[in-house]
Parts: sequence; structure tokens; C-alpha cells
Amino acid sequence: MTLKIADPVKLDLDKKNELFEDTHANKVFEVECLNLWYGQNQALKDVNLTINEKQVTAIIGPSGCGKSTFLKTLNRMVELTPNVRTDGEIIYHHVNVFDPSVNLVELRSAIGMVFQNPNPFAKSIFDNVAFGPRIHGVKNKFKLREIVEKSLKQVALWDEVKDRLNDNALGLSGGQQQRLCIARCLAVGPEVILMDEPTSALDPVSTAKIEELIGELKEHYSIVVVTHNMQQAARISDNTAFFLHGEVIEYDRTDRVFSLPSDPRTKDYVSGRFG
Ligand SMILES: Nc1ncnc2c1ncn2[C@@H]1O[C@H](COP(=O)(O)OP(=O)(O)OP(=O)(O)O)[C@@H](O)[C@H]1O
Repeated sequence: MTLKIADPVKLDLDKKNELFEDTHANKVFEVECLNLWYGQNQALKDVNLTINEKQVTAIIGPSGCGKSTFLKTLNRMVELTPNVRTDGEIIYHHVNVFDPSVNLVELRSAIGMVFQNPNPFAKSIFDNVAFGPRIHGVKNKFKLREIVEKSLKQVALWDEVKDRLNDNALGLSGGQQQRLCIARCLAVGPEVILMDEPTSALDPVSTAKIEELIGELKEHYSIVVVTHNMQQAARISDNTAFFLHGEVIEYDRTDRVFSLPSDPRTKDYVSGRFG
């Protein structure tokens, strides 16, 4: 783990967050000078950070600090909100995601998203998982069945639902519905999974299962997770970014953010003094 400058002794602490870089990890995103406005309201301010491949990156911070906005900007879902304006760059595979040539359907398949409240479609368990592949033109029923089985196995739901794949997904428990939504996301073969408070609507047992699943998924996927739960961030993430009023105050290895934060505002937040 090194910083991107030659002489750490001369490190300007204000710049440290922007320069944190794990030189052993490949980058999946390089976010540079990202600003975002909803109408007149600036929600992201000069965000600079790199997100590592096949690691879990946690985004923490008090309500309204821009966590969800940042997450939804990574696959441009934020643009579904009217009057959004951005500047800066998000480099993903050497391409700026804001480039007009970027195909948004492809971008959002490669960078999938799981939301706070499980949101399965009012369709069968099978059809929920097969939905994305069908949109992408997979028609062969054996191929679809293979994708559905693989995706449900990846989220450890297969054994619980294999005998009732035609039942309505809304009959599943909240925790099962959330695992189904993750399976639905995996079925289109993403590289990155964005999770917006994926366990905040779940009971402790279901939460533990999702946390365990996140630990397994990072072997194959890069995961960015917004969480209000600092213990959760500490348990599941490799790196943590602390946002405040739309700015990244601190970004570092999770153990350092929680045990040796460099900014007093991070220290106050992680020790529960505000937020
Ligand atoms: N659709 C929207 N239209 C206008 N302003 C918005 C919209 N969504 C968010 N904002 C504003 O952008 C800022 C950041 O909001 P955001 O939802 O990203 O914060 P957050 O950190 O995810 O909050 P929370 O933890 O409460 O979910 C806030 O000032 C919020 O009011």
C-alpha cells in the first residue's frame, strides 16, 4: 500500500484522501474532479478517488452527504432524475462513462445495482432472474435455466427455491428477496455491483447472510456499498470513503479509517459523535 507521490514526508494531509492508492490492486474506477448538481443544489464536490477491482469499497457518511448520489453516478443511473448536471470524469476501462458514445444499457449491465428495499418483480422466481438475460436476447430455455440456476447458487438461494421456481417472488422472505435481487443482477454478468444500503431493511440473520455473500462475491466482482452501519463497513469492506456535504473527507484502508482516521471529522463520525 503506497501513496502516489514520491516523498510521503512532504504529504499535504488535505490531499491524502485523493492520493490513497493500493498499488497492488487493479483499478476498476478512477473518479476525477467529479461534481454533480440537482438543479442549483450541488450534491457532489470535487470527488477524486480510485476504486479497486475485486475489493469491497464502503461509502459512509451522515444522511444527505451524497453517498447514494455518488453510487448512482458510477453507472449514470443518477441521470434518471431530472435536472442533474455533472462534470468531471469517471474512468471505467479507459473510457469516461460520461462519454456520449457510452451505451447506457451495456454500462448498467456491467455495473449492476442492488437497492435498499428488495424490489423483485411480481413475477416468478425464475422469471425474475431470467429477466435481464431475456432482454439481452437469450431465448434458449436450457441456457436460461443454466443462468438462473448458476445465479441462484451464487447467492446461496438455490437450495431454498429450486422446488418452487414458478412461485411468485413476492412470497419470499425479505432476506430471500434481497438475495434474489442480487441473483437478478448477477444473471447479466456484471463486473461491478453497487449496493445501496442492501441490508437496512433486513433482520440480523438475513443481514449476516448478505454480509457473508458480499465476502464471497468479491472474489469475482468489484463491490461498492453504501452503508449507515459503521460496524458493517468495518466488517465487510477493504477500503472506506467518508463523505460529508458532498465531499470526500477521507478515503483509505478500512482498518485505518476506523482505527487511525487522519481527519478529526472522520474521527468524530466513526466514533458516533454525529450523524
Ligand atoms: N432527486 C433529487 N432531487 C434533488 N435533490 C436531491 C435528489 N436526491 C438527492 N438530492 C440531494 O442531494 C444531496 C445528497 O443526497 P443523497 O441521497 O445522495 O445523500 P445520502 O448520503 O445518500 O443520504 P441518505 O443517507 O439519507 O440516503 C442531498 O442534499 C439531497 O437532498
